[in-house]
Amino acid sequence: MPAIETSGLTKEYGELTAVDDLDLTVDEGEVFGFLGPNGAGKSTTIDMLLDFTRPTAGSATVLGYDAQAEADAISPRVGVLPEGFDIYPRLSGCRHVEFAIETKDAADDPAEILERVGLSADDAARPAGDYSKGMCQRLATAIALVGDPDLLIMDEPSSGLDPNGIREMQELVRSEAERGTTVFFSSHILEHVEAVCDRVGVLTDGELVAVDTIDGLRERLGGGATMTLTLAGPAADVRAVADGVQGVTEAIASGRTLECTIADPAAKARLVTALAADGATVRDLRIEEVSLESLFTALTNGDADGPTAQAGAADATATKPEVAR
Ligand SMILES: Nc1ncnc2c1ncn2[C@@H]1O[C@H](COP(=O)(O)OP(=O)(O)OP(=O)(O)O)[C@@H](O)[C@H]1O
Repeated sequence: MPAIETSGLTKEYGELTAVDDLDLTVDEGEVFGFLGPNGAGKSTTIDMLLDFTRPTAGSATVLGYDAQAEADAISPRVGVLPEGFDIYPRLSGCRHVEFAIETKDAADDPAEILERVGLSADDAARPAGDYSKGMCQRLATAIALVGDPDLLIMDEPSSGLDPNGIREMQELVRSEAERGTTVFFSSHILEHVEAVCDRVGVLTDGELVAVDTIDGLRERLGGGATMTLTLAGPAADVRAVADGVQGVTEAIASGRTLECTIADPAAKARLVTALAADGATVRDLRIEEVSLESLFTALTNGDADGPTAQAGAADATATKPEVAR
């Protein structure tokens, strides 16, 4: 049973189609990144999944229940981190969580949940009005986790967070996923979901333009990566070997430098192995991935030729995290 399934889901506000004929499936146990620029229709989709707003057409199921007809069966099993979370400034963090436990009629231990989201006992005892933005996000997440939900829906959880806060949020998503929770994570910044999501769906002007892993998106757009190897001997001697590796689309030799265009992420290891098997010594290697920003721009601008024109602005890193958790 999928955690979320939508079929032709559509929401119109007068002349404006906020969500247009959305067919989307999120599997159970998956961390799914729901991406799109501001105004793409992400929050409207979430609102329809939670029956905060009714679709103009189409339908959705959440945890196997009809999002409209069986909303009452869904809400106790879903934790929601809303885009804007209002705190009660004078209430402590702990009291917020206790209140959520009472409201949901759950049996959670507030201290355990607060610890899970990284709020210390001292912080939990302080008025939430004194919290930083990052602490407020953690508190909101703690509230979303009350009742041990099967599905966690997070609407722009990284908005307003500094890089440290973003990393902590990603760790939290990862640890909740390890507990078996399905996570549906909306964001307008591809980089924020890259490290944690199994797959992403990209929404633009209400339409789903892609659903894939980030590596899959890179491949599909022909972006790939460039691998530059410095060899001990002349690169021309092994150029043909590199050219014959599956997933290497081009190999250019210049002195001791071999520059290879990689279309398939798995080809990187294959290339190094093939060169070593041919007796070449690799002294250094550098991988430049197509920048996520150019990838996202290409997708949301409907640029079928992909971001290759901007590949010069690639993130120069050989240690980019893989998409999988
Ligand atoms: N209640 C409403 N009445 C009229 N238009 C609306 C309403 N809610 C949303 N919209 C419009 O629908 C479109 C999609 O908005 P939505 O908030 O779903 O986008 P989003 O992808 O969540 O954007 P953001 O990242 O800025 O939150 C926007 O053009 C927005 O102005």
